[in-house]
Amino acid sequence: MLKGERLISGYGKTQVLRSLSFDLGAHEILGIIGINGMGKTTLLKTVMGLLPVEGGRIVLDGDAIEALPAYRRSRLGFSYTPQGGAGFPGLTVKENLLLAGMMPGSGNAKPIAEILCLFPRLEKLLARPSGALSGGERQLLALARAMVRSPRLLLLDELTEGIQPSVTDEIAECLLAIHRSEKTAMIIADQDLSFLASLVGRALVVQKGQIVAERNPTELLADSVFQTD
Ligand SMILES: Nc1ncnc2c1ncn2[C@@H]1O[C@H](COP(=O)(O)OP(=O)(O)OP(=O)(O)O)[C@@H](O)[C@H]1O
Repeated sequence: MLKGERLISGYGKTQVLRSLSFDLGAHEILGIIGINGMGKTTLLKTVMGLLPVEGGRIVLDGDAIEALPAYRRSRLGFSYTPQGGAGFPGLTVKENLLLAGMMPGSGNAKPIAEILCLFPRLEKLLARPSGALSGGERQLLALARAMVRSPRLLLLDELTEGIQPSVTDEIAECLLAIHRSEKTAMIIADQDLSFLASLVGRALVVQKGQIVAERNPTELLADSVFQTD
């Protein structure tokens, strides 16, 4: 479905991705692992179109899309959930969900009732300002906002950072439920290897802006190199 071919990208003169290549199958959940600063976030932002491609190609179903700006990729069904989640802290959970459905290119936004089936925990929190949510609840809201637009590709950055294990399990269950019901493809960068092992068929190891290895779930569980705690 999606290929990155010899991607070069970064921040001005700072080159981070150095001829990085990957491929993502239709409906695949792919993990991205690597120690801090190796380029995981940079890869997700480059795929989303938030950083310019300086070299190489991004190919979606045979079409080169690396020149498309982020809003065009969003219309193609790409959705990026940044580290720490996003949203408007002064607005309630319900308002944040409604707003996600009003974004340009949202197409047929899912009704809130449908979103709550995927994220039942948010039901009791609808009236709460999102700035008053816990870290885990905020991540669930960020995912829920992304799902309003029924994306075909979710790009998820460090969803579990600073989240307690029970909530991490809940996030993993939500992602599996989404995958079962909507077949959404996902690229998930995360340092929690058990979380990833419960979701992905394989994970790519990023080192100094390149893919240097691949791990299956069993290998992920045995690997301690990329754990931060
Ligand atoms: N806005 C920026 N300007 C310049 N350099 C940056 C910028 N953002 C990140 N970098 C650098 O790019 C490199 C890769 O960063 P990136 O955030 O992609 O790594 P990461 O693998 O996601 O790390 P982490 O696990 O800590 O989130 C790092 O050396 C980082 O310092």
